[in-house]
Amino acid sequence: MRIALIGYGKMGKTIEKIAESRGHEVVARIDPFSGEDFSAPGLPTADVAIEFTMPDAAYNNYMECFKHNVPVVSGTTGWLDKLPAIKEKCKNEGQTFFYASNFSVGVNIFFELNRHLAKLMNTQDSYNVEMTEVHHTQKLDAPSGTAISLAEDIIENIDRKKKWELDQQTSNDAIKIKAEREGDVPGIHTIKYESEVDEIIIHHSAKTRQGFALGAVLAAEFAAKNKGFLTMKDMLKF
Ligand SMILES: NC(=O)C1=CN([C@@H]2O[C@H](COP(=O)(O)OP(=O)(O)OC[C@H]3O[C@@H](n4cnc5c(N)ncnc54)[C@H](O)[C@@H]3O)[C@@H](O)[C@H]2O)C=CC1
Ligand SMILES: O=C(O)C1=N[C@H](C(=O)O)C[C@H](O)C1
Repeated sequence: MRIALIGYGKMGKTIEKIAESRGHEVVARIDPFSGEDFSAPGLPTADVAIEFTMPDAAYNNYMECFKHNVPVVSGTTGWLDKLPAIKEKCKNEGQTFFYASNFSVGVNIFFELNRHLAKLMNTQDSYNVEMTEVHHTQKLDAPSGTAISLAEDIIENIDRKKKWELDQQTSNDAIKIKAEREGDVPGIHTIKYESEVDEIIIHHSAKTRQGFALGAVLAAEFAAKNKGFLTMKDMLKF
């Protein structure tokens, strides 16, 4: 498979190694720091583009790929206000777009555990729930995209929770998400339910960025063979 990388930072470089080890060819590395822009000759010839850049750049990058009808796999967080427009382009213009706030298979198993625990907690009013996410100090967005996905799944399954708040809980219907920035931490997410008598904690800790990168390459292989708006649920068949 011919892959265009959009964003050649920590994730782009890790993805390149894994993609090549799986027999794929990287035909473009589009990044202000790599010297290639959207005029790169490899982009229109790519089977798929993998985009990991930054919140403000992501949507425009997708549009540049769609000009060439190149399917896009993106893990960039912090731009989801524009998600409806992307879904529309998949539906009406035949584009392909695979998005995950977290491509790690382990985190997607954790998402399932979170949903199941939230369903059990729906009738257990004595428990409050809060979350902590820890990431490296270069991270631009807070809370993490993964923490937002986890909170949205709790809100969908626990009637007494209606919203999340960053670093505070101002009302009983809110979930506090504490965001900590520390060293080069790849990503830690902890969910704690607490009552007067006990605590239940579930926790996922990424040891390296390899899990995110492998998931993104698997998603690229899936996006090259499937059309429309795609998610990890489609790929992992949970
Ligand atoms: N969904 C997931 O599984 C994961 C998502 N992420 C997200 O991916 C994004 C990138 O993460 P990292 O690689 O760690 O960041 P990074 O800062 O190491 O790399 C980002 C790269 O994007 C480049 N860039 C900025 N604007 C650009 C543009 N318009 N076109 C092309 N390249 C551009 C930068 O020069 C930089 O090299 C973040 O939003 C992060 O939250 C990170 C890890 C996993
Ligand atoms: O910026 C990161 O590094 C990460 N971002 C994603 C997020 O915001 O959830 C995924 C992972 O936690 C690493």
